[in-house]
Amino acid sequence: MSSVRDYIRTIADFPHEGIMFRDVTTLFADPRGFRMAIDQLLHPYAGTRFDKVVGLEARGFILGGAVAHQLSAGFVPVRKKGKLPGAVISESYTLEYGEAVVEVHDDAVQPGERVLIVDDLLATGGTAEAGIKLMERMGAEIIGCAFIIDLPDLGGRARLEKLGMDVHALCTFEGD
Ligand SMILES: O=P(O)(O)OC[C@H]1O[C@H](OP(=O)(O)OP(=O)(O)O)[C@H](O)[C@@H]1O
Ligand SMILES: Nc1ncnc2[nH]cnc12
Repeated sequence: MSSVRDYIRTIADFPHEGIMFRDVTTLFADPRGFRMAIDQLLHPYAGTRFDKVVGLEARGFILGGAVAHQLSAGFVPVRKKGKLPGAVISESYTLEYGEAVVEVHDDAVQPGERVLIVDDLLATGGTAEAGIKLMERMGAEIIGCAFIIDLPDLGGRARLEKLGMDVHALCTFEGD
């Protein structure tokens, strides 16, 4: 297998009929695939300084931790509602298949800190936009948003670019 995309498995009709689920566990489980994914996520940011990497639950945590380590940055989890023990700020959003609320500790990022937002997949962009709004409310400077997969048919990249975001994705799946 020569590209990150080759390691991603597609499972039809999960979690609902009609959804083509792009499963990154097969990418994460392969030593060469996982290393390739982390290296390629970092590629555009060589020489760029970050204070924090912000990972979006749950698959964004796996990537975000490895990326933060490589960047010598801190890691900040954006979690689904009710999981964080301290004082939080919240944002609600809609998904390709559902609705949710995400939260971040209100002291996790300081005004002016330079952050990279990381997740496995960009679909409608609702999850990422919620993360962006949380970071903007905290006064962070969002340097970029990095994903393994972009599903262009669902419009997430356009949505984030309209918000002024720099979007980096390693591969796309479209038309099915
Ligand atoms: O661009 P969007 O339409 O918002 O969709 C993308 C989000 O959906 C998936 O997470 P999910 O909400 O399934 O949660 P999980 O990672 O906890 O399984 C994926 O990991 C992204 O976070
Ligand atoms: N098609 C999809 N595959 C995997 N995760 C997703 N999150 C939203 N849409 C998804």
